[in-house]
Amino acid sequence: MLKMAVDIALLQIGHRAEESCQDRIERGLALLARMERRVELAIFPELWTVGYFNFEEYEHHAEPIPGPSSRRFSAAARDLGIWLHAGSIIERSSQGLYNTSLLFAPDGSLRATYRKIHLFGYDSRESELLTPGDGLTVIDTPFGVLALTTCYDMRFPELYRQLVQRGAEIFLVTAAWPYPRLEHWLVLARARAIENLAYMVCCNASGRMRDQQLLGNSLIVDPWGTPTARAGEGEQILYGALDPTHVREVRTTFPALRDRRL
Ligand SMILES: NC(=O)CCC(=O)C(=O)O
Repeated sequence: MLKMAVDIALLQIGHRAEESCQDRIERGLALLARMERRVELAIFPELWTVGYFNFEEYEHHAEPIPGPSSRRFSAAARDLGIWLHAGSIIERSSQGLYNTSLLFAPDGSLRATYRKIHLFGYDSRESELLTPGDGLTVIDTPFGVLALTTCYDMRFPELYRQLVQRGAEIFLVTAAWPYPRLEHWLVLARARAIENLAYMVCCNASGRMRDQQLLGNSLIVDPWGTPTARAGEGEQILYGALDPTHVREVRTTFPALRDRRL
């Protein structure tokens, strides 16, 4: 039976240059543990522990899964009894380094991973240093079918359409999106929601990293394309709610997905 309302939190962590990766993890998890509202699902930004634009640090902080960070996130999910999208980490595997997102169930088990498919090469060394993923991640949960995507993926509508064909109803997007592309971020989040009649839950990072200013503005967009919650630019926890039955209602009353010509 699908839940009617799910309270969620987007942890828009601010990057601080003086903070170590380990201290950032502990600070982020302390914020999570001390949240003023009880939520069932929380999500962190892309590569928030190492810092997306800290390309020189990728190799040093790469780790296998399971590894030290994933074990720490698993314990946090279990202690709080929540679904936890821990953002992404640099995963070390025998095939190379990946930008890999991790989703934990409330018992602490790792329920899904997603290796970012579209690596960013503009003002970024990500595509030079990492290997692109080649698998789609769709997970059945008590609040509907979730799909994981990462930041730059938002520019590739065909990925989202493939995820919808596999049942996706709620997209969890972890991101490290900088200025000056605020309008792209906002419009793409709404476009992916509208064309797929699905929720977009987009958690961005904030703060300054090297010469890049992250733009925050994490947001939740409902399946009609209406933003229901939006953060400012700085560090904050954005609270919101999802109504999983709303996706099914909108897809029934406005059945555009039925008219696809594949
Ligand atoms: N972390 C990223 O993938 C950045 C994507 C981005 O900034 C864009 O404009 O696209």
